[in-house]
Amino acid sequence: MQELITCTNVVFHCAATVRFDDPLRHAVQLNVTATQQLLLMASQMPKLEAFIHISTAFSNCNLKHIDEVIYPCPVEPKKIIDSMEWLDDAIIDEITPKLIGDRPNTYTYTKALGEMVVQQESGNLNIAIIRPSIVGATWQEPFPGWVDNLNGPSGLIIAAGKGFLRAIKATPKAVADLIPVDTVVNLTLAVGWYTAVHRPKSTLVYHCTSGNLNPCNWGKMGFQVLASFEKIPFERAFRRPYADFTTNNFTTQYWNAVSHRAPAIIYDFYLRLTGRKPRMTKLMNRLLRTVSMLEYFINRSWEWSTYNTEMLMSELSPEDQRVFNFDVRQLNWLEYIENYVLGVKKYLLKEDMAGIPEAKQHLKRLRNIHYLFNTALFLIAWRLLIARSQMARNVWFFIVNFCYKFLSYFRASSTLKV
Ligand SMILES: CCCCCCCCCCCCCCCCCC(=O)SCCNC(=O)CCNC(=O)[C@H](O)C(C)(C)COP(=O)(O)OP(=O)(O)OC[C@H]1O[C@@H](n2cnc3c(N)ncnc32)[C@H](O)[C@@H]1OP(=O)(O)O
Ligand SMILES: NC(=O)C1=CN([C@@H]2O[C@H](COP(=O)(O)OP(=O)(O)OC[C@H]3O[C@@H](n4cnc5c(N)ncnc54)[C@H](OP(=O)(O)O)[C@@H]3O)[C@@H](O)[C@H]2O)C=CC1
Repeated sequence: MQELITCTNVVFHCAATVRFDDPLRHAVQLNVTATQQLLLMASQMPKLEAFIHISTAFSNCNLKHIDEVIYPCPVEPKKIIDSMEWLDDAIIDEITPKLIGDRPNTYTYTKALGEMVVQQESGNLNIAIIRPSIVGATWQEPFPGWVDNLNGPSGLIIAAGKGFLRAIKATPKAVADLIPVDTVVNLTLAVGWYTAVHRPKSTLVYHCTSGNLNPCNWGKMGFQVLASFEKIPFERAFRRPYADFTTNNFTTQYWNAVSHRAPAIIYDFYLRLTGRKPRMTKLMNRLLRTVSMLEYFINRSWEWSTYNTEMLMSELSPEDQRVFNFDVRQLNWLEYIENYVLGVKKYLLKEDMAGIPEAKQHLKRLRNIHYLFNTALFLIAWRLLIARSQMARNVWFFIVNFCYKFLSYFRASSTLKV
């Protein structure tokens, strides 16, 4: 502690809980109280030039248009911190929905409170706030596609590539505001420099987003992710990668039953028959729970203004603009997503690229099983229908008769030609 206090020049405060479903008490401790304590510690650092706080672009996701300003929360952070001291867990759970109001989870709420703490307790510190949107794999550095956790889209890319996730409630036209992690790091370093050297009079907020400069929507992103699986398939997929985007609750429930729960039940039945422990239903329920928590973010669009971020870009020398590149206008989404899928395969799943031909073979086998299963299902349904309905029988006789006549005509005309 003493060493940190005497030697630190710049603080980058990134630590946080990023779980959407964290109990409020824990989220407040990590995202609000810890920020307050770190500010207190920073105020004792004689050599400190800048304090850079990492928030999220979704801290004010209850608004549609978000400016680079700190918005007030209805309840003062200090009051929330105090109440967490004496309220018991049951009461906190009960009041949580009322406190978070129109935000979707405790994460976004406590990140907003964290920003207010930064504003209120900054004292004489030289502070800036960075708000990244959905952080994804690297764009360029240290190499394209590097990723090390399942947050944001990465977990869903695995679920789709392995064939577990087959449909998702998502609005294809909604903006997919992804931002590569190296872009966030470059901006953060540049903000550290600007804040320390130029010492702006007030706390500046920087949006690290892609939507208003180089928009890509979920439809295009989903399509490109699926296209990338053709080239870079994952090993031992459960089913062939495929994903339907639906926007309505009824079809979501339908696809969850037909494409997610039913195959999981059938597979567990097969595992039981072969003397193994069933696990697919549990895994599927967990996946559907995760998807339901992410749905809020893939069915809405937000507009983030980026005046401060653009101003910062213009303040950098051409050489620094190149080294600390955070200009997302240069990002090619198709290339980025393909590298992202490759990175997920390599760095998260730890799969060998030499296994790609075998993975492709496996997908072909799954395709054949799929066709076989559908044909068998159709024939059984048709057989049952014919046994029960006169109309189905008539249609069947009509089709058979028609095919027979067509074949006879074809045979007769080819005999005439000879
Ligand atoms: C064609 C398809 C196209 C696909 C592309 C579409 C992509 C859409 C992506 C939308 C992303 C929207 C994100 C919005 C981010 C807002 C920005 C921020 O600041 S947010 C800051 C960023 N914060 C976040 O993104 C946090 C989101 N995550 C959470 O809050 C929690 O994981 C949870 C509450 C969702 C589930 O809790 P719980 O049930 O207790 O489960 P556990 O945590 O214990 O994990 C269980 C298992 O699931 C694994 N896994 C983990 N994450 C994901 C994932 N995203 N996904 C899948 N899987 C995931 C995990 O590894 C584990 O595996 P195993 O060890 O059992 O083998
Ligand atoms: N991922 C995203 O899409 C986005 C993330 N952000 C923000 O970026 C920052 C980093 O998030 P991300 O990298 O995704 O999340 P991670 O969970 O990967 O990183 C969080 C970091 O916080 C540290 N941490 C957590 N609890 C404590 C604690 N009690 N004491 C000390 N350190 C702790 C963790 O340390 P350890 O590894 O030791 O557990 C970890 O290094 C967060 O502030 C988040 O809000 C903002 C927008 C989007």
